[in-house]
Amino acid sequence: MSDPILTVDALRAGYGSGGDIIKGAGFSVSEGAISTIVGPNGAGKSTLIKSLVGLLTPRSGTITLNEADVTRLNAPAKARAGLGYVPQEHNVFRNMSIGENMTLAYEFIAKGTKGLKAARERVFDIFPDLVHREADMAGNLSGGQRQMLAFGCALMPGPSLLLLDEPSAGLSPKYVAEMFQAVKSVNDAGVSILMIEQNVKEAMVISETAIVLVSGQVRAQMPAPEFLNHPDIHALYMGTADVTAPETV
Ligand SMILES: Nc1ncnc2c1ncn2[C@@H]1O[C@H](COP(=O)(O)OP(=O)(O)OP(=O)(O)O)[C@@H](O)[C@H]1O
Repeated sequence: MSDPILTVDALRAGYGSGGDIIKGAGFSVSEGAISTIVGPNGAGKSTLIKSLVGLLTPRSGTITLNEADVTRLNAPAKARAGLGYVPQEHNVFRNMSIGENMTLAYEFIAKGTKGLKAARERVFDIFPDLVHREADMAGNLSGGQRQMLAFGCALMPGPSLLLLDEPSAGLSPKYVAEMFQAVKSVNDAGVSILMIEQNVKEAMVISETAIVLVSGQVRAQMPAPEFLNHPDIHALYMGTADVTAPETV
């Protein structure tokens, strides 16, 4: 098993003056792996991702990325440290072309155009379908193609770890398989992945690791096949199975 690219320890986070939503979460993501966070509605999955990418400042705990403490960095600084993020919604500018979306994504993080050409080539290698549509408006793409563009934009600055918040949300079933294939292509290109997914079984097929989040805490971390073959997967998912402590894989 590879070294962790991301280690989260005793993380607490919440909104404004409200109580903690993330209540001491701890887990790790292996370098080169696809890891998937699952858990019931309201468990805090999106809040966890927001606190990892710097949209929400953690109240305590630590986030270590590539052996550096990034806990208190803001979102652009975390992106420069190698963390890419694809939000669930509003993840491309629909009134801009594919090429313009990619350039903007690069320039926002890299602060300039040096390296832009190489970044575009790297992304087009992963998503060849986007090459000939570069001038097309993002708003005219299918849901699946738009999701690929969102991945492509997040890849422009060259992240080492990509965080995806429910990439299959809102996609019609015929595009879901295509989207998971796109996640796999990104991973095959050497980018580690941490995603939230409600399409649990499909996500586990391409994942190495399952991370079960319930009530703001990680109840289990285990190899994806073990999760899929668990005799009471529903209880495991809901956090009521007999798993006493996270099992680090
Ligand atoms: N901006 C916000 N301000 C205050 N509370 C929020 C905010 N966003 C989410 N919450 C609360 O945080 C809790 C966890 O929500 P979150 O969206 O992180 O869970 P989730 O596991 O991603 O849920 P789902 O699977 O339904 O998307 C919920 O009680 C929610 O109401």
